[in-house]
Amino acid sequence: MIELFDVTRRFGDETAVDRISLRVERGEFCVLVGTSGCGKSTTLRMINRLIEHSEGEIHLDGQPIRDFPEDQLRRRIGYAIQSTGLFPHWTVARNIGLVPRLLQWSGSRIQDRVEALMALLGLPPEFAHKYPHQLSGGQAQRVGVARALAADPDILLMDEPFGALDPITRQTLQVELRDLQDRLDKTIVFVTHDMDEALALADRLVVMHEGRIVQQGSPIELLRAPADDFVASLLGGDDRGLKEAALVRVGERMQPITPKVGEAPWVSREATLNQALSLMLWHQTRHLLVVDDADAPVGRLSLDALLQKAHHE
Ligand SMILES: Nc1ncnc2c1ncn2[C@@H]1O[C@H](COP(=O)(O)OP(=O)(O)OP(=O)(O)O)[C@@H](O)[C@H]1O
Repeated sequence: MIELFDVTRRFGDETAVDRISLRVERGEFCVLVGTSGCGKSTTLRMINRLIEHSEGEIHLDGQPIRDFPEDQLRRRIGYAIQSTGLFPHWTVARNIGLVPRLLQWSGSRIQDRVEALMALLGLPPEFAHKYPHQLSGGQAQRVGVARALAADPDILLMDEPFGALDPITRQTLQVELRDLQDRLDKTIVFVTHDMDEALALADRLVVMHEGRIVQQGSPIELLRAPADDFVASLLGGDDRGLKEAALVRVGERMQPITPKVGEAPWVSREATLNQALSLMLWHQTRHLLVVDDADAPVGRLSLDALLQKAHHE
């Protein structure tokens, strides 16, 4: 668990972070969003002490972070950033093994760990001997995430780790990260400018403005009841209805009746409500056939059900 109590950071006369309080539970995915310069990266870096806080307290599992020896913080907190920060003259394997080496693990243990992480992140084994410049942006980002996970930290701090990637690779990595977090039960604090990414990943969404936290809660809570016009517009303004629909699966809203086979058009049970709405618009229909992974019909989704349910969950 990470707790910030009235934390402030000043740079000279400027207050970059202004008395923020935040609690991230173990296993929670917390996403910080806000306009440029509002203090997101500074907040993240204060948690692993890359930046010291000026005032207030930051605790890990109830203990002030200032009490932790540096190697313990390194082991417990992984850090991944947009530019990946990979060392250009080191191979992929050496880059991933950085923190375990600093922690003086044995050579064979480091090698096993590197191999396991490369498999976990879908990096082919032969990549171990490549150098960062021989990788695509998406592959380098995976190496950056693997390196952050290397010492099996319980906390991951991620600052725009998928920035500068094309939307398809980005979405793939988002799904993989969410899946990884579900399987490995990491506590994640993640900074992004991309609101769709934030809404898709967050258990807790934290909106910052001018160094302060203006609202926090689940994505649905914030979409439905933004604290003010700033939060509403940051979350998508009039697009909030579609953004909320993007968080709900067709399978949760369909009527599980046995539909007539051959009824078309169809939508996957795993698709989101905004995708279903898009298909209805595209095909100019008020009804979709819902199919499972094997394309077998399992239900029906009507426009009326979609509209009512989306707003009265
Ligand atoms: N090392 C530093 N020295 C002086 N000022 C700094 C330093 N680091 C950050 N700042 C200032 O603190 C404020 C918050 O910066 P921070 O990087 O935390 O914002 P951010 O929300 O992450 O921004 P962005 O989304 O653009 O990355 C900014 O006004 C920035 O100029």
